Amino acid sequence: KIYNSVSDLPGLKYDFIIIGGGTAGSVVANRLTENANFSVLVLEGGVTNQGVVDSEAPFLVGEMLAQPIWSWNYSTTPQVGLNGRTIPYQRARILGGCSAHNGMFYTRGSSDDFDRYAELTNDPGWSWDRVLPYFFKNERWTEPADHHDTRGQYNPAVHSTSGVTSVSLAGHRWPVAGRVIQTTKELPNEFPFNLDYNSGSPLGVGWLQFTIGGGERSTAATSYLTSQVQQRPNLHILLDARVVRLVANTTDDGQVAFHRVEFSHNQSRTNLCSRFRFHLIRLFLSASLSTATANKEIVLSAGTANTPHILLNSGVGNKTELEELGIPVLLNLPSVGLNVSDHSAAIPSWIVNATGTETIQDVQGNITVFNEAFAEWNATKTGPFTVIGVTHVGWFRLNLASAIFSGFGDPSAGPSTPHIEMKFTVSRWFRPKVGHFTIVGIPQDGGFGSTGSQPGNFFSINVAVVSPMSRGSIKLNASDPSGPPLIDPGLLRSDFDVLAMREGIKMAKKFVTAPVWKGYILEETPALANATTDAALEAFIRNTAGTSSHLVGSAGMSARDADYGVVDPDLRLKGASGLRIVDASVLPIVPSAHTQAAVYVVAERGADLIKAAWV
Ligand SMILES: Cc1cc2nc3c(=O)[nH]c(=O)nc-3n(C[C@H](O)[C@H](O)[C@H](O)COP(=O)(O)OP(=O)(O)OC[C@H]3O[C@@H](n4cnc5c(N)ncnc54)[C@H](O)[C@@H]3O)c2cc1C
Repeated sequence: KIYNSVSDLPGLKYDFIIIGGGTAGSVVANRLTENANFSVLVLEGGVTNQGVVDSEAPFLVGEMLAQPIWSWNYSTTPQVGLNGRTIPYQRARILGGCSAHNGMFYTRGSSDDFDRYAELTNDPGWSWDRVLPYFFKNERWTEPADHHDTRGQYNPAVHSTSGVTSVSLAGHRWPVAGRVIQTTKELPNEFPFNLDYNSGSPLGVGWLQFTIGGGERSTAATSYLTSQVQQRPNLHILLDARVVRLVANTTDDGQVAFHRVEFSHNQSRTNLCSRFRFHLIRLFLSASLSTATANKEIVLSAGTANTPHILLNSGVGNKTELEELGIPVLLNLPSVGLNVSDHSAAIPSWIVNATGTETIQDVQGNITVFNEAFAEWNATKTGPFTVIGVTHVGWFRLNLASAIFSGFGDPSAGPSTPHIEMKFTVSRWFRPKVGHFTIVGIPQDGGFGSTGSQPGNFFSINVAVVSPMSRGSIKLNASDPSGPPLIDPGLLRSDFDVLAMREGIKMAKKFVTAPVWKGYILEETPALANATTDAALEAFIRNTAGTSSHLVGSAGMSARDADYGVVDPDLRLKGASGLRIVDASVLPIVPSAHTQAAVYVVAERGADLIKAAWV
């Protein structure tokens, strides 16, 4: 059941309490309540996903991201690698979490990525071969909305039709798709075709796969928390319930045992705006918080930004720093909030000679076309509203003999792992309509791709560094520890990432030199055209790059005996009992892919680990 009021909850004692009904939390809620003997309470800080058309219609992702009511409205700290710029950092505040507002790319990463997790955790259970069944448990491959012939566009052998979250190829074809594929034939050495980048060997250019089914976005909430699942008597979900901290006992043998959570309800938007107020709240007002008790375990699934925020506010983190903030220390775990990684992205764009409805601008810029497309989607779930403006994705390795590796080494997970990702887009990325937001969910502080407000039709290649060297952190704001976390994704902090990005943009420029682009690509947008030297290209990158919103690692997994890390390979908080972390924060290094598929795997395996512990 979904509850909107804490007073309507039948009780506040459950076997399991899941903090965050997001991408991972929804999976764990579903899987644990398959056992009728387990009672589960989900405390979700956000609102319902019911009837949110901007989430349901893939084409409206930009509108979804532009609305503050579905977001925690976070920003980064000033980013050294971005010439000191601060940029918005999207985190969803809605049932289904970021899966309800993300770009819907379905990308698993390379087999090396997971084999490296297995090595880092000393647990073969995280290796590619062992997690593949969990990809299959999550994925339900479906026909695209237009039921086109998909032969030659994916490999059925590496997909599952019996999972939960719908995955499909695009249900509407942007004409530029033919040119992208033709480029793989005209420049096959640099840009080979890959039938299916989700096989564990992603290198090359492939048809993009999306978490979309029947023309609608498939989220963790729409797939794992269906109305049928919500009817399970052992599952209760409370919305607008913001967990403030975890409470623990210290057992006779000195172990910290978590068993309760404190949360505010219907006041998550309240800003605890000063440190003074924070201490007042800690000292005098905790009585106004509600408390729920977990008989078995608490599962923390609040995402990479909010999971460490809750841990730190509970006294789990670097002892010295917590003491400086006046937070009583429960557990000295210095790795909390450290070692986060993300994918920086920059976007070269070209003005193109397009006619008809070939680009996003053609649909958005013409109210009649826009309304017709929306009406078509409402009536039959077909047409441009079933897709976003990206047709293909390409993954590439840089030449290891290149000078850019000297002094750095290779940060990628192995030979099947890309350094660079390219997303081929029928648009100028920047959308004037929604201010600083972009079409596939990458919020920026304006001028992303530096096409400014120039009118016209565009083709863009979003270039991301997917094996980054840079690392960042999530910390508490010293003047307001319970306020928004200090999010430092460390974008382009390492010079390696800047050099890799520079190479990636040069590769993108090469891509559009294939004969098939002749007569279609008219010219580079001015900012790109002006970047004629390496130094100017670096300035273009630092002035315009942003994030892919793939933050991971703030509660990273490590081997049981490692003296760093936050959780063990079974996702249990190190040095404590009663608490597991199941979300993107446990991935110790960002995979060379968009992160939701990896999060689904963490959640499916995490749920199995929890169930196995309580049989
Ligand atoms: C704009 C954007 C675009 C992206 N595009 C893609 C893409 O195209 N493909 C892809 O694979 N990945 C994409 N990602 C990344 C991917 O969506 C995330 O990595 C993944 O969904 C994270 O899952 P999670 O469970 O860790 O966190 P979330 O899904 O964020 O879930 C956390 C949940 O916890 C709740 N919560 C937080 N704090 C509290 C609290 N104190 N109390 C109670 N509840 C709380 C939140 O409201 C949320 O529902 C994108 C991300 C963003 C933000």
